[in-house]
Amino acid sequence: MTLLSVENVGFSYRSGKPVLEDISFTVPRGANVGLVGESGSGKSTLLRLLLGLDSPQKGRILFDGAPLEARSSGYMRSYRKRVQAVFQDPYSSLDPSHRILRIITEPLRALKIPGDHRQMATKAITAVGLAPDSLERYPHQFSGGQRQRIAIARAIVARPDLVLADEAVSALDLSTRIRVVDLFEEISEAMTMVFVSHDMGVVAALCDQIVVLDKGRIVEAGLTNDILRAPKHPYTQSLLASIPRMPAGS
Ligand SMILES: Nc1ncnc2c1ncn2[C@@H]1O[C@H](COP(=O)(O)OP(=O)(O)OP(=O)(O)O)[C@@H](O)[C@H]1O
Repeated sequence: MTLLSVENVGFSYRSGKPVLEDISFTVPRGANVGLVGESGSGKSTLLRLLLGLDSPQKGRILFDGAPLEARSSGYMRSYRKRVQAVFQDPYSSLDPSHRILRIITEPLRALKIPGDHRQMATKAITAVGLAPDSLERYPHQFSGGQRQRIAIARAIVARPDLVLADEAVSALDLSTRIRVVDLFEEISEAMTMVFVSHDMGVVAALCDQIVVLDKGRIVEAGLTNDILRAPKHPYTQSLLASIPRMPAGS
């Protein structure tokens, strides 16, 4: 069943030329879809539309069969309960003056989700491989990779239907990145994810489907295995050629 459907979407920022043109793809429930493309290809803009931060001027986005009504505050309230995001920078996205417990339970309060928030936070922090006593500590007491784990715990604590990840491992060093990719792989088995990255290697490792963007258009889309085996578009071929080889044993 389709959870997210992007239909002929076009978008331009106020003054400029189109940044996205005729974008169509679907995200089946339970799938991991990677949006990949070089800097400036329109990935972040597309993610903004998926988050409801902007609305497309052309086409439409359907979530669970109904149009995403970015301008309706009532709709967005319920949409935010079902969709969470993880961003690139684990340093700026965590408030340094708050304990991890407060950071992770923030979506539960914002969304007025009832229940034992501490227990839910304990479950989420354990799911990302950190000890429950981490909840009593502050962001500066953790490494970059651990902070990104905390950001992931915050994204999954409200059990969203969809997680949108924007360059969520790009800022991490190689070995930390591999561990966080492994973590995403584990948690993504239980949910639907759209994973935005310029790094084809990361997307190939995590996603069962790939959508390749170039200058605001989809140049190739399909199952990861098919694209890896026989990339059709020269742009995809060059992205694949740019995957760095992982050092042995890392
Ligand atoms: N707020 C904005 N106003 C005007 N133009 C913008 C704005 N944000 C992005 N753009 C332009 O839209 C195009 C797509 O940018 P976008 O950030 O979506 O690409 P991207 O693939 O996510 O790149 P990166 O990986 O560098 O973030 C670029 O040409 C960019 O200059």
